[in-house]
Amino acid sequence: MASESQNWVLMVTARAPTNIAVIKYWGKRDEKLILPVNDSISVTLDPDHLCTTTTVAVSPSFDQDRMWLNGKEISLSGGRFQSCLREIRSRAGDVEDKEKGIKISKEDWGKLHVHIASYNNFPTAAGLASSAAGFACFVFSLAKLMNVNENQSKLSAIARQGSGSACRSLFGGFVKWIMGKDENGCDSLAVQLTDEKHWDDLVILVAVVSSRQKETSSTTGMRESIETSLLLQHRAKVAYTFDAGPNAVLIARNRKVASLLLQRLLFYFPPNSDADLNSYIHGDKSILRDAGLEGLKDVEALPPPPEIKDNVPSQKYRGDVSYFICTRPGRGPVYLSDESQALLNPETGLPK
Ligand SMILES: Nc1ncnc2c1ncn2[C@@H]1O[C@H](COP(=O)(O)OP(=O)(O)OP(=O)(O)O)[C@@H](O)[C@H]1O
Ligand SMILES: C[C@@](O)(CCOP(=O)(O)OP(=O)(O)O)CC(=O)O
Repeated sequence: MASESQNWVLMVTARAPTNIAVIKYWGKRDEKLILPVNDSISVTLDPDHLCTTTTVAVSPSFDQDRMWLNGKEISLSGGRFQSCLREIRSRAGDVEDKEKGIKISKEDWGKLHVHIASYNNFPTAAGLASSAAGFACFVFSLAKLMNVNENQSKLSAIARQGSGSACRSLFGGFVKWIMGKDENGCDSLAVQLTDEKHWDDLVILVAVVSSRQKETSSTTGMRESIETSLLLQHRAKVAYTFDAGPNAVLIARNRKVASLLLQRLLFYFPPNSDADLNSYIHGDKSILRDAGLEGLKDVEALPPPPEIKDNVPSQKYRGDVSYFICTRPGRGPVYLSDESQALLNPETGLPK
């Protein structure tokens, strides 16, 4: 490690998207390597609305690997974090920052420790794919810091070992996770089917009923399905989908359909009277305008959907949905070069 002082800190910050599967991954054939029993296909969601930001740092002054998630220190000792760290470290390359006078050779990485700070701008472990964005960002940012020379699909196979669905968050647009056949998992990886521009007026509406931490994690849920369900291999999915939580995801083929859908959703699930419409709809609020909804007054004035016959009373479920997220297909992970977006202090390598 050629550098006079021990005080330098080298950092990388990245942002990665979540994804919502339309053909779900549910069930593993290998729990440790996280190998699925089927291929799956997902849409990457616009990171401007839902994303993870992660800063990774290395310094000779760090005496152990440490991580902070949403501002709280968490343990990195779990097998999933360790697998990703090991896989990335084993592929680390030489790194040189001439400006800072830092030179790290690939052999040095085994002795150096990292600090990682990550922030999800949406609820964690609530069924909104935080593990997908989280592990994709973890692997993507570490790969850059350690100058790992692998393509995005190869990185996806590493992120997969953090959380299965994370492999699909290495790409934007429409993504397939190929289950693969190999016992060691090297062919179980994600590929991009088409980018986010392919179907750019697709609208994805998430009805967040609860952002509380789920009682059953996806890992446990799919293990139970594998052990008990005879129907698992016959399942199908259509244009609405639930992940492993109570939050419904509705997919509209274009903005016109989305605005009609939003009118109906808001008719049946109006916000509490003390809420304001702006905080009830997160993400892309322009659909509100398309739907002719500028304020709560307009929501209250919505007529019953025309397809409801006059004599059927239309019950409302005020306050049952906490909020809606309106989003669209989005791009894959990116590096953030602006140091002001880093979550770690560039001098100390500790959370800002
Ligand atoms: N930003 C992050 N960086 C690294 N790991 C994260 C991050 N966010 C979440 N995780 C990991 O993912 C776990 C949550 O995963 P879990 O599958 O239970 O919920 P989810 O991904 O939000 O929901 P689902 O998979 O059903 O959509 C956390 O306990 C943590 O280990
Ligand atoms: C319902 C799902 O979102 C399940 C995602 O499960 P995870 O990827 O969170 O599970 P682990 O691999 O055990 O971490 C379906 C999907 O994303 O395909």
